[in-house]
Amino acid sequence: MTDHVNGREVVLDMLLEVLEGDKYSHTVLNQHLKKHQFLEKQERAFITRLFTDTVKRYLTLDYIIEQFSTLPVRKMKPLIRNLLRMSIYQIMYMDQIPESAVCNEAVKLAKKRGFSKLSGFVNGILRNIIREKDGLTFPDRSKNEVEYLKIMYSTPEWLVKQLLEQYDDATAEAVLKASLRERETSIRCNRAKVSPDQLKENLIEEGVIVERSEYLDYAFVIHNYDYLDKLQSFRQGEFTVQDVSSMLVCEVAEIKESDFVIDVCSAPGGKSLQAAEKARRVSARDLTEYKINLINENCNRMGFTNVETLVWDATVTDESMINSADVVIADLPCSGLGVIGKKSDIKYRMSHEQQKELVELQRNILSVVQQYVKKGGVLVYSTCTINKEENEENRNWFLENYDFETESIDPYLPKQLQGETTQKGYLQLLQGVHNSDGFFIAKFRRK
Ligand SMILES: C[S@@+](CC[C@H](N)C(=O)[O-])C[C@H]1O[C@@H](n2cnc3c(N)ncnc32)[C@H](O)[C@@H]1O
Repeated sequence: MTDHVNGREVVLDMLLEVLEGDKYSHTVLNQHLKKHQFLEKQERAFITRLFTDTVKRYLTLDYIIEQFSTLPVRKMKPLIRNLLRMSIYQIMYMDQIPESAVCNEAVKLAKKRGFSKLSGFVNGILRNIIREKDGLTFPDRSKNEVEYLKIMYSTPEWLVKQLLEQYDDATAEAVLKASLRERETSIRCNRAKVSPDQLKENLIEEGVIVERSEYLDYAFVIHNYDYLDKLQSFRQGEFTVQDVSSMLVCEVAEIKESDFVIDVCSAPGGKSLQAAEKARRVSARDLTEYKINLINENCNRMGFTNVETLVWDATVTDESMINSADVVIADLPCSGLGVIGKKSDIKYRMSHEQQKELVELQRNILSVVQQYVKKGGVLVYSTCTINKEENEENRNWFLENYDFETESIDPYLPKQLQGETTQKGYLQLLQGVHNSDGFFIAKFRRK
């Protein structure tokens, strides 16, 4: 640790912002890493892991705390409960850190932040856990499967129940397990600038570890870099961060050189910029100026001139676009359950009520944007969730209500992903089952 910045204190502040406030974990992490860009790579990695994993596992950590405290976690001072959470995470899951150091640092931090009177309480709980951690007990699976999965995979009860209702037990558990795994950075090669092989070479030269995706030859997973802006290949627009699942949208859309594509919910521009590699013209829209600027920044970095950006609410019909698009991409707001491994606070904030509102919004947007598709043109509906109400059920609703038909998407998918549903024009990817995030894609063609 450096003299000036205490990594643990940085994490404590971040936890307070996310678990006690209303900020999103990935936003808070990006802000703090940017602020502490001068720190050693190793220390930034420590901050990243301690913060993201404490958030990811906080229900499990609270369950452990309550075995050693008569005061329920919810009644503790916010600073104290988050200090305990992050300290127990280090004791339970970070073997290389001496337990006594964790305890001493926690006591020092409690005092520094004005809780001298509670430093003995913190010390007592942590020392007891260190002593008894091998004998900890967890819920009995045979008595209560839901409670077991909730605590072991730190996932709210309603969500565990939904997964068990919608998928078989083994699949639900695989999804939950995958959501706790450390996530790598997935990238897409900008083939308008560089070939995938050349990009791989460039990254290796910059000291990055690169693995090609089993699904697409221009998708990679990268490790061993500090931050993206430090890489010349990133600054020069040779790649963008995007999960391979999301790249399949443009594959399935079958975009041609002469095509006009409208991407109705497009920020930060992943699919629009991929479409721009092939299409004549792309109209990339989103709700706010801030979001549109994100697309513009990415567009400039990656060097595209055929993308027009526009602030436009997708629930409002743009009369000028009716029957005009060869392809409409509707990558809509959703419950995000396919990316809870990357943005774990989603699993604590989402609710079934919100999912129902999202289904309404998705249907509302689809009913508007389907008008933009030319006769014979394509609409691709996608989400980064695994909730069937937002995915398969919306697909069925769309087919019942609009003059579109389905077709097999097998010609655009790798062999491993082809199956019964892809012949009917849709694909549900699941984290832990597939080698990607959870993601849904459905293709429709206007009759
Ligand atoms: C799943 S994200 C899109 C990701 C993007 N397609 C990509 O690949 O980078 C959904 C987007 O929908 C936008 N959005 C939400 N409601 C909207 C609306 N009514 N009209 C337009 N965009 C909206 C959000 O701002 C968000 O950027």
